[in-house]
Amino acid sequence: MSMIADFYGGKSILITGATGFLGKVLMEKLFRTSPDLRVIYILVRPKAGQTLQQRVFQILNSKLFEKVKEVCPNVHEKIRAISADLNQNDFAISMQDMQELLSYTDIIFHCAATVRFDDHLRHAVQLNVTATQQLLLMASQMPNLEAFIHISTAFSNCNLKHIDEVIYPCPVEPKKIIDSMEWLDDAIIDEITPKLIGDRPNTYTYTKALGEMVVQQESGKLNIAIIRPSIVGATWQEPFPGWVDNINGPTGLIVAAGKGFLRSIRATPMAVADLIPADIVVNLTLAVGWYTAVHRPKSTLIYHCTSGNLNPCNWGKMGIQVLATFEKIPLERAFRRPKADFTTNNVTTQYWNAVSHRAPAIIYDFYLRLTGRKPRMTKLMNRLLRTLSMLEYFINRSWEWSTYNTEMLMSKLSPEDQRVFNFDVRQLNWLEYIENYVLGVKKYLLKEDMAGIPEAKQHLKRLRNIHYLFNTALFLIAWRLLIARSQVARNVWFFIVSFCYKFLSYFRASSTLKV
Ligand SMILES: CCCCCCCCCCCCCCCCCCCCCCCCCC(=O)SCCNC(=O)CCNC(=O)[C@H](O)C(C)(C)COP(=O)(O)OP(=O)(O)OC[C@H]1O[C@@H](n2cnc3c(N)ncnc32)[C@H](O)[C@@H]1OP(=O)(O)O
Ligand SMILES: NC(=O)C1=CN([C@@H]2O[C@H](COP(=O)(O)OP(=O)(O)OC[C@H]3O[C@@H](n4cnc5c(N)ncnc54)[C@H](OP(=O)(O)O)[C@@H]3O)[C@@H](O)[C@H]2O)C=CC1
Repeated sequence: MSMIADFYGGKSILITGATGFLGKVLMEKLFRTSPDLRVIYILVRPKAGQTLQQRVFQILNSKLFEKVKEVCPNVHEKIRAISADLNQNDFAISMQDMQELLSYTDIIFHCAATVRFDDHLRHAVQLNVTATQQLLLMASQMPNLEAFIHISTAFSNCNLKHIDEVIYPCPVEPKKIIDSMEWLDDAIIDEITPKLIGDRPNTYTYTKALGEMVVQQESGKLNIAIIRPSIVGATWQEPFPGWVDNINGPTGLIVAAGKGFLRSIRATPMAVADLIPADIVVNLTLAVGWYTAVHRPKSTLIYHCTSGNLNPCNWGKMGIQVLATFEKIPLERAFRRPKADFTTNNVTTQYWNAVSHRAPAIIYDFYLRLTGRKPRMTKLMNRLLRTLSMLEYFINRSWEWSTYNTEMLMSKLSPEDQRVFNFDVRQLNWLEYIENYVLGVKKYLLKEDMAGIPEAKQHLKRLRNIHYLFNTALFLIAWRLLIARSQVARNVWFFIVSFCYKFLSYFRASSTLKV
């Protein structure tokens, strides 16, 4: 019997960010392993024209939840969506809902955040810092609360090379930042943002670091733990391999490479690619929830959920495996054949961006215009290049994260819990994982049918022929222009032609002699 699964039985659990990538995998695992839990409260906002109920319905009816329905047929009754917006005061939760949350919640998993790298500082502070502070305040009024688990990121201190499982202070107190966001106008915030974030690359990592400080400062008598995952990728094993449903992090680049938009990337092939599958993060999170509630550590423990120090893989190896998988399982209707090179300096990056990204987009848009359609490729390419420039920071550096607490926790689990809530990244085979990841992107994110693979391969063959034809035509045009302008080129051309003529004449003569 799993002690962890048993622990969550009968519990009322509050999850923020349950509609996000990680939140959904967390919810799925909880329902599957502890179907007898009392209720999961989720804080949801209406979005994209959908009501709360429609959003929950869509999640529960997705492929991800297929196994849950077998073990927990009444899952619809066990999920309670509460209308909330973390940007609002008291999260805009009704009095009645707030009362219910305060009275019943046993465990909180705080996953909600803005993960956009370039979010305006005011918004990033609101969601990643102020909302965390408000949630802690709520938590302190919950008489039954056993544990508060805060999901941060391993990159909250990415300005350091070696990162321990401790909270590093930021130069300006979070409270001062929160206060200043209330009265400073946008123009001033824009001006001071680079100074505040200092040597961090974006507002996301900065506000996640502030969020951790808030957790430390406001923890009071609460039982708190912080989890820091690195780059969360598709699921490794559970509920099935390769599940992913958004384009954040590497996923967007995998799509762009498979569709043939991404042809070169400024990255360091030997830099450690600290990817961590979503199900490993979720297993660790649930184990931490159990440990924090049952063993009540004296201080707030921080757990690094990273792969680099236990089972390292580098970007070069990953890129090769992504491309190798596209050979076997191509994406449909690719723009160009998947092929991406790593560039290592500014000059080659600019050159390949112009030749492999911008020029084909301009040519294609020209073709769309000629055929009476709306051009769109240049816009898409500009967006891709912007995204690449934001990710570059993370694919040209390596970090070391210590994992003492994570390893300590692993040693505390029973063999059964180590199996059911496996977060031992050493068991992961990267090549197999990447192949399943790419397959998952095709099936679950892009919703492409596997029956379409032969047609996709045919399409790639056609693209290859077009590519050869285009290159030959380009060469001939360039040569023709050169001949028209240069005596040397003309001489070379006549030499080649006369050489070929003599060669052919010789063969004709020798074959006539034989007869
Ligand atoms: C030698 C071998 C050769 C081999 C060659 C190899 C190559 C081969 C292949 C390569 C493979 C391997 C190497 C790869 C390296 C990976 C590096 C990863 C590093 C990650 C580090 C992460 C570290 C930190 C981890 C963390 O701790 S946190 C998590 C990470 N956080 C992020 O990853 C957010 C990033 N993104 C943004 O920050 C914003 O996206 C921004 C970028 C500002 C754009 O922003 P913008 O241009 O405004 O575009 P959007 O508006 O955002 O979106 C535009 C459109 O996409 C839509 N759309 C946006 N979202 C989503 C969503 N979810 N789901 C669905 N759709 C979405 C949206 O609807 C809109 O569609 P539309 O409405 O136009 O139809
Ligand atoms: N993905 C990754 O690579 C990594 C993620 N993390 C951390 O893990 C956590 C989860 O990330 P992930 O699942 O990838 O992110 P997602 O962007 O997929 O999910 C974010 C969640 O937060 C919710 N949310 C955002 N704004 C609000 C708001 N104003 N009110 C209510 N809810 C809101 C979103 O709701 P809605 O659906 O309505 O938008 C969504 O459920 C975050 O804390 C992130 O920092 C850490 C390391 C890596």
